[in-house]
Amino acid sequence: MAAPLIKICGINDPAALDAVIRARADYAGFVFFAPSPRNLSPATAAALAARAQGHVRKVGLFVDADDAVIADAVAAARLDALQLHGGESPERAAHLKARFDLPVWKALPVTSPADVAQAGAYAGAADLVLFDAKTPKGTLPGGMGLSFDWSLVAHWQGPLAWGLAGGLTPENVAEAARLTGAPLVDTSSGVESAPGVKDAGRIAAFCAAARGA
Ligand SMILES: O=C(O)c1ccccc1N[C@@H]1O[C@H](COP(=O)(O)O)[C@@H](O)[C@H]1O
Repeated sequence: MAAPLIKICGINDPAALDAVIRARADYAGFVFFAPSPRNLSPATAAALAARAQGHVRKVGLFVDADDAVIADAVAAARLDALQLHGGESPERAAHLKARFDLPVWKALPVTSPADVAQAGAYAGAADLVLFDAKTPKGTLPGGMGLSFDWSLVAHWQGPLAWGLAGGLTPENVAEAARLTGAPLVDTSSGVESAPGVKDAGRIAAFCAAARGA
């Protein structure tokens, strides 16, 4: 089985970005969502994007953001993909894909087979679905270090590409990748020493474990 692509999300300072580049992750995620401890301004994103250019692809994470917020982030950070982590409909995903001419990733919270089946509705509208844990009401819709029952998405065969997120860590990512066959794995809090503070050693360990090294 091929090693999964790796996204490290919530990059908000140069040291974390350098750790992601050193670990040869495929994607660095920038969070544009004010309630998140990983939120960053378009100006900070622009500086990080310049440092990332040519080394790692940049994914902007948004939660039910309006077009103007996304436009500012796309322009500042020269994003390579948009990750929609709220309640965005297939129509909204298709609109953003067309407007920004960028691949769109749609996160879906999973607790049941019916949640997984929702992915089909995004075929053509999004490029990738990211299966993630459902978080408690009143908390962030992601980035909480919560995982879900991986058997629900094991070797998922659907009409679009997919990835696995939610509570992935250096300690469990190899098992998650083996059980699910996920083509992409995504982590944020699992490679932190505190909310919003990335740990270079854990980023390196996550990437090595995901690749089966
Ligand atoms: O990271 C955040 O702060 C965040 C905020 C709002 C929505 C999603 C967020 N992060 C994404 O959530 C998943 C799972 O994160 P974790 O590994 O369980 O911490 C991942 O895709 C993050 O990119």
